[in-house]
Amino acid sequence: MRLELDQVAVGYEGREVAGEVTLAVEPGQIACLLGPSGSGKTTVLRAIAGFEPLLRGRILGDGELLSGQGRQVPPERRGIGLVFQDFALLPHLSCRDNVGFGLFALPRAQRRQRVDELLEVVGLTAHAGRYPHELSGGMQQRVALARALAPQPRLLLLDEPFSSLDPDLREKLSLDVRLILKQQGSTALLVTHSQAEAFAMADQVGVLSGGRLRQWASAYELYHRPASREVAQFIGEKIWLRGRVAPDGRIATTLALLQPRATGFTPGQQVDVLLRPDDIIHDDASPLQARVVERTFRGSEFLYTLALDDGTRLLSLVPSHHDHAIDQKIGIRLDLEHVVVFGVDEGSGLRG
Ligand SMILES: Nc1ncnc2c1ncn2[C@@H]1O[C@H](COP(=O)(O)OP(=O)(O)OP(=O)(O)O)[C@@H](O)[C@H]1O
Repeated sequence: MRLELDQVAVGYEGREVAGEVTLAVEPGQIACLLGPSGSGKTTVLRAIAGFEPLLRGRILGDGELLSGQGRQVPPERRGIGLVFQDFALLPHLSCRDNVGFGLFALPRAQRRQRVDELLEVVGLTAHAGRYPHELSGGMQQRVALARALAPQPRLLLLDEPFSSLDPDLREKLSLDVRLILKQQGSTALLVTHSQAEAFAMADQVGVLSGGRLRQWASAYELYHRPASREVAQFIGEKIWLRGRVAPDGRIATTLALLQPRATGFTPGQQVDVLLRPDDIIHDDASPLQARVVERTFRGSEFLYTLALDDGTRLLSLVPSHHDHAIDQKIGIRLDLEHVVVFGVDEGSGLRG
């Protein structure tokens, strides 16, 4: 299904919780709404499912009006499947019967075939006869996914589907689920507050905060080209480096005169430059030295927090065979192909 939200506003008892939400999810695409708790993600998802009427705007599925302009197609007639955080499996039914639950309209043989197919897709054929309490959390969530996919929904909505699972399982399952959805050619919209989950799962991510969609883009774009300071603040590890625009458009910082020229700023203007840990490269040969203040071992890498002599803090991601102690000085250089710059006084961002 091609899902389209056009200037959607939704809320409770007339109080707007989310507004001006405009986005499109293309058929076969996996999209995600990412935002902090209370930002309105679930409310938007409920509106798409047909549980909440709109205050304004329209929701369309394959060009057909589902909500808005006085029309409200009931949830069961939207062809939308749902997967929630708490699995919501029927405890007295086996894994097989849970998956087949929504298929009562199919003839018996066809129903059996579809259930077998899906159990295989989610890797639970061997557990078909088990009951939910006999399955791990990850397995239960895979049953819930199979159940939602069984009637071949035109769109699948997933609300924090992995949040009750432990972090290792979460990461593995989000990759598995992505693979399954891609295999099935499903169109899906996921809601989460976890950036790792959004980035692992989705082709397209929308950052929602305060009930507004701040940016709708690929994970790569969000990370490297955040549309506003707010999005930049929410996405990824970073530090801000204060700078001043030089007469030729370059940016003078305590670290270096940054080569990329930022357009749209006036000489002399104060700006903040967004630096990611992967922009700061450890290089023994570099004359620029920084002191290790903190270090986090991540297996293949260290994330070092570094301090320059003037107190400026930096983050640097370094392969973990470069094992440096706290207070040790190490050489660094900047590797900036592009920089994201925001004026100090306003929220606008420009790329050099
Ligand atoms: N049934 C309801 N009646 C009234 N207000 C509600 C209802 N459900 C949610 N809200 C309010 O709407 C706002 C957005 O809630 P929503 O659940 O959509 O956010 P969310 O981003 O999904 O957050 P979370 O990740 O915590 O679920 C919150 O202020 C919440 O208190």
